[in-house]
Amino acid sequence: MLIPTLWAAISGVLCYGLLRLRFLRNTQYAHLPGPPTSLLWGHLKVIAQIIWPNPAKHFVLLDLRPAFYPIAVIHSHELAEQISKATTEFRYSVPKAPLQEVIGHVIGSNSFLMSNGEKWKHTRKAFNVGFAPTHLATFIPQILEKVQIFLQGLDVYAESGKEFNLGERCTLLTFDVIGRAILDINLNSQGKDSEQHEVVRCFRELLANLSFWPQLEWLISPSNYSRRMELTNTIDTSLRSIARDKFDKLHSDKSETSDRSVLSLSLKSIDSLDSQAMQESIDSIRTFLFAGYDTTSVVLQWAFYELSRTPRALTALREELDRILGPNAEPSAIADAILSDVGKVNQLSYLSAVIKETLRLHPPAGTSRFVPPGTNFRLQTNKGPLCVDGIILYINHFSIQRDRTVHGESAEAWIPERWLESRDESIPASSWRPFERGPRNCIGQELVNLEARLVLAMTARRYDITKVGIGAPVLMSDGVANVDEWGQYLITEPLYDTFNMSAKPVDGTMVTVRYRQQNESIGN
Ligand code: HEM
Repeated sequence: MLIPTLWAAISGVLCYGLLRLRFLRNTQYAHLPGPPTSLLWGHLKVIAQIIWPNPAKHFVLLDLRPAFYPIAVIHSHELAEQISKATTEFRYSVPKAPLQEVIGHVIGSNSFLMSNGEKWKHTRKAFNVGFAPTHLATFIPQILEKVQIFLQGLDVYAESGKEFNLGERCTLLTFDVIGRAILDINLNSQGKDSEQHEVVRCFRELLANLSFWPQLEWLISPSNYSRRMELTNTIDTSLRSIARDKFDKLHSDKSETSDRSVLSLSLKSIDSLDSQAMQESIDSIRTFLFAGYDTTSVVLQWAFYELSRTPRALTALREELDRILGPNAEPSAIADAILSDVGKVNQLSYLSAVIKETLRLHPPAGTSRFVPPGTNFRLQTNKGPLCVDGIILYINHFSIQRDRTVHGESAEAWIPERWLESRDESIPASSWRPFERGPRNCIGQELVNLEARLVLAMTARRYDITKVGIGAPVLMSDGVANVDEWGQYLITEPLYDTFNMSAKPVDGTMVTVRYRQQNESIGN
């Protein structure tokens, strides 16, 4: 009797399981466009094809259950705009996806990068003022100092002629700039390893060894787990003492502080630095370090690379710099020209176009949002409204910004001129979204723009940079390189991105530099 009953029970559970699986795979999201799904694997086996841009499909569902939530990959700027703007259902745009498990151990559980609703609004408001362009402009002298240290590093390679990892130099520079703007301290990232601030050393080690399964790391790799805990504790202790120090100075009657850092401005509005306020401050700083250092470095690397293989653009940029900052291209002369009138930085329209085009073709980040089940939120598509409840919406900047219906035949080419005044009117604003749009857009975008402008203004006339290895120009027997139809040197094989929290050139951008040879390029 027992055995037949057991069999009946097992068969019942199996039948229920099968029906449930069929519902989840074939019925629940049948109204959403996606490739054929496997009953067992969902779309796990076809992720790569789906994430890759597909101009014919603006919205593609990826069923990753049970490994993860179902994800819709958004390839259309019109759909992306519906997700990122404020609506009556979602005052601050569609909420952030629950990725706490993936990056929470790096940025902290109170990070406003992940939070939603009024909690997010409160923190964002406290930091907005520190990232306003007029406030950031007051950091120009400190940023220029850091750029000059960057140039000293490049000078060493210009003199030795050795190949080096440009990405590494850019990343250390961006750490230094964040240290100045966010904390008003010298992180000394570009100094010798032993002289770097411990926050830099620990943060870099933490990011270099990120675990795929942070929740299970204690089980899978106990030694990595305990090292991660050690690093996180050291970072926390260090940031805690920085925050405490700043708070005490700000709130002591006696001392007048000249500290204008983003952190100090946010601490001004706090009466008591209790444990909750302290943890929120620390998590915010960790968030700025995480969100800012790598992304900005990637933009610099790609801008240097694209300029190095587009002689027309490099000449145009150099002419603009001569015209607006004066013909003397010595770093100290450029710094003096900028400091005597910081408004000149905003007059560099070709340089702006270089940065904008770099961010279009090589966006380092993206965004994932989540529509809570039961909300009945619908995306308006050309096939009618689609309910996307319970689904993560991944806005794919890479494919959106290479949309052929917007940029035509030149969508895959790097052409800064498309952003010059007379030409960019036909480009819909929502098709360029490297910093995302709407209330949850990137708080650090003005810092990125300022830093990238200062770095490129100081370097573009000083060096000729040549890519080596992947993405190097093809040299003919006479040492000359030919250009393609878009005016870019033909290359051995395309330089491509790898992904580790952000998209970045796969080889760290290996290059050689030499001091600029007047009137000479590989092409003539
Ligand atoms: C090229 C450089 C950068 C790019 C491409 C970039 C891109 C983005 C994107 C796409 C978002 C929106 C994410 C989402 O909606 O989920 C974002 C948010 C954010 N970014 Fe950036 N970012 C850059 C640099 C920075 C810098 C330098 C900082 C600060 C030092 C920063 C701090 C943040 C923060 C705190 C948020 C969350 C804002 C909020 O939710 O209110 N980012 N960034």
